[in-house]
Amino acid sequence: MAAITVENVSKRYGTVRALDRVDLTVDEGEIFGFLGPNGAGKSTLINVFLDYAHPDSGAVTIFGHDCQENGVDAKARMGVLPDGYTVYDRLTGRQHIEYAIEAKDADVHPMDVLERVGIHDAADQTAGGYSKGMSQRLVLGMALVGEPDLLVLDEPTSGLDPHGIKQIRTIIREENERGATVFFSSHILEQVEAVCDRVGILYGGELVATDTISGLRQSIGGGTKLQITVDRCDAGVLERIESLEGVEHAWLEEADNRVEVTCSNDAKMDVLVALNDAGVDVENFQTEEASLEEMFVEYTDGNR
Ligand SMILES: Nc1ncnc2c1ncn2[C@@H]1O[C@H](COP(=O)(O)OP(=O)(O)OP(=O)(O)O)[C@@H](O)[C@H]1O
Repeated sequence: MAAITVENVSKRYGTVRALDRVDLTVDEGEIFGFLGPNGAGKSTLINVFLDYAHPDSGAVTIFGHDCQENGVDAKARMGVLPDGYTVYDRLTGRQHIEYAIEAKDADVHPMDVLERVGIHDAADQTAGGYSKGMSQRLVLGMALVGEPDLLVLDEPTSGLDPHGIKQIRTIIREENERGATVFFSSHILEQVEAVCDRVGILYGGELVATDTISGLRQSIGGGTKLQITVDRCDAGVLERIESLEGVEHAWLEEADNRVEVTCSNDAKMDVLVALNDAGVDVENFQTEEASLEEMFVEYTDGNR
């Protein structure tokens, strides 16, 4: 069963189109990265999951339950770290977790949860004195209580230091290993790349791409760049390479005697074979993959 289905969802705020006919399915057990620049509409979609925002058209289901028609069941198996989370200034960290345990009727020790999110030392301090990162860890801890089947994390690393970011990654992987589906939004590409099975790129309210990271690399063309130092090369050889399936462009950096080729991952070997067949000696060979950052720019910079 799909963990999340989003069907043709649109949402406007006045003249702003926050979501524009978004279609998306996230399968059970996936770690799905929801990427987009500031203002793309990421939080709006998460707000629709939570029924904090009502779509103008379309529907969203969580494990088959309609988020607007049956929000209680839709949210029952969900743990959420929302964008505009709040903590209760006068309650301690431990009391927050105890509250979540009671609300979800869960069987876990509050200190184990606080330790997992790295704020056990501050368990008995009131949350009013917590830093932004500590508050965020606390709300994440509350989301983890009760082993939710779906974890929805809106920019979970935004207030965290590098150590905290690493901890979040570990938690995401652990949660996924115990069977949870994870949906997390971010504009920080490398974090998404580090843990996600699939990503969706949202831009101006539109879902402009959904794929695995390697699939996205391939679909923008030049997914892989080869740099091949050769003993010699001429226009005929370059033409031959460019005629290969999966090759986008081949050119010679004359000063370094280096052939550069943008191609799909599958075409790499064919390029080397073609050089060999043309009697060209390969002296050195390097592969450079398009970074997610480059892909992101490609998809969100007006090229689509
Ligand atoms: N309650 C609201 N009232 C009016 N406009 C809103 C509201 N919520 C969101 N918007 C607008 O909708 C658009 C999408 O906002 P949203 O917060 O969903 O983007 P986001 O991708 O989560 O951005 P960020 O990464 O900055 O959090 C923005 O133009 C925003 O100003």
